Amino acid sequence: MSTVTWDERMKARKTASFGASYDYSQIAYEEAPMPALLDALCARLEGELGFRPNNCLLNYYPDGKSSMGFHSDDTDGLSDGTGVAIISLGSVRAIAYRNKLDAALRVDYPLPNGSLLYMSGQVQQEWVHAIPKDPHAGERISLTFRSIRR
Ligand SMILES: O=C(O)CCC(=O)C(=O)O
Ligand SMILES: [Fe+2]
Repeated sequence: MSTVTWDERMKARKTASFGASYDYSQIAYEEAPMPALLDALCARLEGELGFRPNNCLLNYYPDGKSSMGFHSDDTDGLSDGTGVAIISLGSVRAIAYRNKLDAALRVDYPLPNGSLLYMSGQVQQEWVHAIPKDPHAGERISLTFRSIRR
């Protein structure tokens, strides 16, 4: 929280991008060196997922009023066969999934401190996801890892 230079171009939340350049939510993030701490996580994720992410985008949610609306992540820019990995730090928040074909189908999962969630391309095709508001939540940072196709 204190060592990252947060990007405030987005209204809803602060972000920061490291590694390969990446166009996300209509904002272009330039290539930036991957800090050693995040690079070590990329190496561990390679062991878990079978590919090494080259970009990490951080989202900072100062409190439970900060949220992310339903969307699916763009998969076109990702390396073939790879998805998005999310490591959560801080206050537990739920991620909500809504099925694209049946909007009544909704599943919520808690994302505790230190947890890893992996979303395959198929998840993005079939579901939208969101971080709903939560009046009880404190601050949280999500580290979202991708392998951007160069
Ligand atoms: O903060 C989260 O866990 C969700 C992040 C997310 O969906 C995204 O960055 O596209
Ligand atoms: Fe997302």
